[in-house]
Amino acid sequence: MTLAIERHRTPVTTDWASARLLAHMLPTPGPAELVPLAEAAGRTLAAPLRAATALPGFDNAAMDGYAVRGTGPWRVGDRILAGCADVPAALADGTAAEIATGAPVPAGTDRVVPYEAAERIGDLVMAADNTRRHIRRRGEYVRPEQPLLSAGATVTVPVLGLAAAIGLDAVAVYPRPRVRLLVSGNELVTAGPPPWGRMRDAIGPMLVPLLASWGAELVGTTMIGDDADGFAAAVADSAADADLTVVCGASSVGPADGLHQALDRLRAVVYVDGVDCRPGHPQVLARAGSGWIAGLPGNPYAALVAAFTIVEPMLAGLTGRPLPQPRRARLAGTLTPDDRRTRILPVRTAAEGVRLVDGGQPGFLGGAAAADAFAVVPPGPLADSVELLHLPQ
Ligand SMILES: Nc1nc2c(c(=O)[nH]1)N[C@H]1C(S)=C(S)[C@@H](COP(=O)(O)OP(=O)(O)OC[C@H]3O[C@@H](n4cnc5c(N)ncnc54)[C@H](O)[C@@H]3O)O[C@H]1N2
Ligand code: MOO
Repeated sequence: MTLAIERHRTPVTTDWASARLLAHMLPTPGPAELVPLAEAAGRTLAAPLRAATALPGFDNAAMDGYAVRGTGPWRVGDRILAGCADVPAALADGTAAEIATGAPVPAGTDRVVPYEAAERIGDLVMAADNTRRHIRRRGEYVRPEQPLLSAGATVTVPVLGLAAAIGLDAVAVYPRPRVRLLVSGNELVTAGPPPWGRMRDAIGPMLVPLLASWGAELVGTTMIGDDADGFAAAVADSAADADLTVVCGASSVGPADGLHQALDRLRAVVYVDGVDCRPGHPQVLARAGSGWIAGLPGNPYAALVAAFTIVEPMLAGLTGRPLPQPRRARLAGTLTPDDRRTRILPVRTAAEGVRLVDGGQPGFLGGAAAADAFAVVPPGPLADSVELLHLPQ
């Protein structure tokens, strides 16, 4: 595979799957940093999550009831509550202690009899024979120093709780890549119904939450015009500052499509110049200095497809995550594959499989808005099942 394409050569387009692979493997994450749990949600682990303590940290009751030793009836002595400061006295044969869930069981405890299974008369307690112990042993879930998750795992909501439970205050994660969005086009307006000849920006509102959901820190969205100097300066300034600059529009070959010219001026190395997919063909992946540049087409549905093709994998690479693997689903109904390009089509999931949704023209988002996934249909004969790209809510 040729990695860098010199701009004066005829562009070599990349197939859809290779574009995603390339976009994932080229970037590397920034240096790991230790961040408090409260700031770690959504970040990627840069080192395995390792337990600072055993879990449970001590033998404790799994039910409210009586810790007992030997065969009943038992004479009830102490009452032990969760959080008690002292180690409870050991149980002698034939004795019991009233105990709360989570409280440390006294040494010698055979089992905990839940209140519901116990009958108490005065200071004696009896129970039908019960084989369940209802004791959570020290280290039963996790041993001290045990690695629980590998580097590359996302810090999800349960991971935050698990990290706290194993005694961690902070986790080693990769930094969020700093991303700037440049939305280009003299015709664009950002509020209200557009006047004649103008177009409402439909890409900025989609990409802002999408980039955040893929782990980016969005440092700004800038609307830029089509004037070549201003366009090139905006791309250069952003590439010098942000880890990734996402440029929407101006990626094609028209008179006002300044992305390629700007990349020439920047002496950028172009890795992808056109992807064999429909829509979303005019995509660019380049690097200028230390900044990555992703160029997306101006047609809004094409831009969304292109974002899934190169931006999602790039952000996975920049955050140290694996390449997201599309799941597969049965295809209900029929559709026509392209003989040369991968089609990316809006679909909805039904009991019998995924079904095509109308309204997937490159310049229209009606199909995507009614869809719950995008189906990836490679060129050539149609298979029974298709890969699905997951749409974040
Ligand atoms: N001679 C050729 N013309 C075109 C080709 C081609 O291969 N040869 N490709 C077509 C395809 S496919 C696409 S997609 C577009 C991509 O064009 P650009 O990336 O250069 O985008 P623009 O020309 O700036 O805009 C295209 C279209 O989209 C509208 N637009 C732009 N930005 C936004 C936005 N933020 N929100 C909503 N709509 C937007 C713009 O007004 C145009 O209508 O090129 C084809 N042409
Ligand atoms: O590929 Mo364009 O990306 O068809 O709209």
